[in-house]
Amino acid sequence: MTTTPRHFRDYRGLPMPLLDVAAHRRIEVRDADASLMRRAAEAAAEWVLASLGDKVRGGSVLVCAGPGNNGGDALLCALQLHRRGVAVRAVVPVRPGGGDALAAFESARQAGVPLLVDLPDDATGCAVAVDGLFGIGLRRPLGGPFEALAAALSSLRSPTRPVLALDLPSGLDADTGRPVGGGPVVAASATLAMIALKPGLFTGLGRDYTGRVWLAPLGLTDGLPHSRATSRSNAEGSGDADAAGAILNAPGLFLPSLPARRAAAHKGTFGTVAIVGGDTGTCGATLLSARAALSAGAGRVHAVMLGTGAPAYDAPHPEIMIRAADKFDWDSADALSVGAGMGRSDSARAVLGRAIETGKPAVLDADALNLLADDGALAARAAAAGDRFVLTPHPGEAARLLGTDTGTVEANRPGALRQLQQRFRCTVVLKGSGTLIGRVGAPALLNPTGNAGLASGGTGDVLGGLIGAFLAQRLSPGDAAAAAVYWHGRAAETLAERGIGPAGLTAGELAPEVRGLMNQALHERDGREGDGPLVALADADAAGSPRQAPLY
Ligand SMILES: NC(=O)C1=CN([C@@H]2O[C@H](COP(=O)(O)OP(=O)(O)OC[C@H]3O[C@@H](n4cnc5c(N)ncnc54)[C@H](OP(=O)(O)O)[C@@H]3O)[C@@H](O)[C@H]2O)[C@@H](O)CC1
Ligand SMILES: [K+]
Repeated sequence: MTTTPRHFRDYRGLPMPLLDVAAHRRIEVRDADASLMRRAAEAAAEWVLASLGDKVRGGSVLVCAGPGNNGGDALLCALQLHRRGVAVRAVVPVRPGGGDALAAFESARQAGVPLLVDLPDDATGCAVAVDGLFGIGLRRPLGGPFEALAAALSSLRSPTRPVLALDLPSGLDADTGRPVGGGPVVAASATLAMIALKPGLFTGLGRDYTGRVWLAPLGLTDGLPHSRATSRSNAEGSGDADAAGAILNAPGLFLPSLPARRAAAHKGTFGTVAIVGGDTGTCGATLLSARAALSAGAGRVHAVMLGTGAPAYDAPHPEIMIRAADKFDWDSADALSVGAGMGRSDSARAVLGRAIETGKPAVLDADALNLLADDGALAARAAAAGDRFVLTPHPGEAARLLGTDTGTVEANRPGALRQLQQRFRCTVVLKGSGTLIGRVGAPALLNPTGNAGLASGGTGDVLGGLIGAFLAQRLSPGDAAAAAVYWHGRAAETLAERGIGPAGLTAGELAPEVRGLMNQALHERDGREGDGPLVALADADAAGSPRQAPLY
């Protein structure tokens, strides 16, 4: 289905609030009545009907319903489809215990919806399947008949037979994006989130199970994206009580901060960034990062090398000024990106200490993070240096910084982000599927862009260079991180759309793509260079049409 159904909101590219289970429960206490389940079911039925298209009469629908309100949504959806003449059957292994879910079960039964206890033998004959086993109320791993149904629903998913998950794929933790209790999760083709988007749909393993995510606000949340203003006021505690725990990262949040490319600009306007690393044998990482910084619009880029063996200049990009760390004039840089290819030697430790002392905005990445993890005194100096840093750990580096293991970080990514921010009091980018960006004084961002093409060597160095370039352009650490992470992921997507990835996407290909995306966004914001008024000249061309020419 490519068009947006009537009751749904197409939120893609917008900074939407992400509500955790506790926030959903607060809304439920405040606003829920039986009509809410009916509206949820209406939205689901609308999705199914749009998906069936011209198969509405011939195709059958299989709905799987659990014992709670997620199952209630599914049963009312089945009832609505039944009333519209669709051949629908509902598998209900356990009769709902009470409340709205039991009322939904009774309504479906009385209306004559075929209700089955087990999956029918001809399940593969359905045109669309609906996963209404569990939503935000799942507390233990799927077991017994639900485990078997989850497996069956996952195997029904095919390019021609969509499986729609109601609210979220059953088995997924709505807050963390992890399987509840390590149990099975339904692999859906699409997920229809009710009321609000949930963080678990976009982080952890969530994106592997959700398929495309749709949103039905059900008239409860306005469904409106967060503006920069509301996201800041909520962080200060004056916003709505149901303010988002996190917000979906989107250009509207950071684009206003990017400097305009005015005709009178000079290279100083866009800042100087120093990419610091380059131990002997690992200068490539530093150059990769420096090239990314160039592509992201920094006015000047230094590559500062600690070791020996660096080339005198970077042949494809002689614009990059390569410097030895012991001779580098730190005052010449507006921002730093420290860590790419830096190693963990004593001189690397000393250079990191010097970078912290400069007082410049800085990305601390890769080996800089490992040095912080190894050296408590250095970490304390970084934490005391204020909020001008951006830390960019992947889950392994985050685990080392927190003195735990990667599994623990991945089991609760938002929790790990909070701990890192409490310790370092600065912007933290926790990389991974659904990168999280913890900002200072503003809600965390969850990044929706990116794909498996980013799982290759050097992509982190590119990200570090991009953030450094945006810091040099005077973006705040939070905005610099948001811009870099968003376009880094979006570049992987647009490259993959052209067949350049996800398999075989190389890190170096990301930077020119980011440049294209950024310029497109700037053109949309500011107009294209040369878009100024055309002045009609008095003379006419040979055909007698007035000729137009630009003023300059
Ligand atoms: N929030 C809202 O305002 C709105 C919510 N809506 C919908 O409701 C959904 C939330 O409904 P929900 O709270 O009833 O939870 P749900 O996910 O159906 O499961 C709970 C039931 O399952 C049971 N159970 C749990 N684990 C189990 C297991 N492993 N194996 C077996 N049983 C297990 C649990 O029993 P218990 O744990 O208490 O023993 C309880 O009976 C939400 O996702 C959305 O779809 C919409 O209608 C719109 C408005
Ligand atoms: K579900």
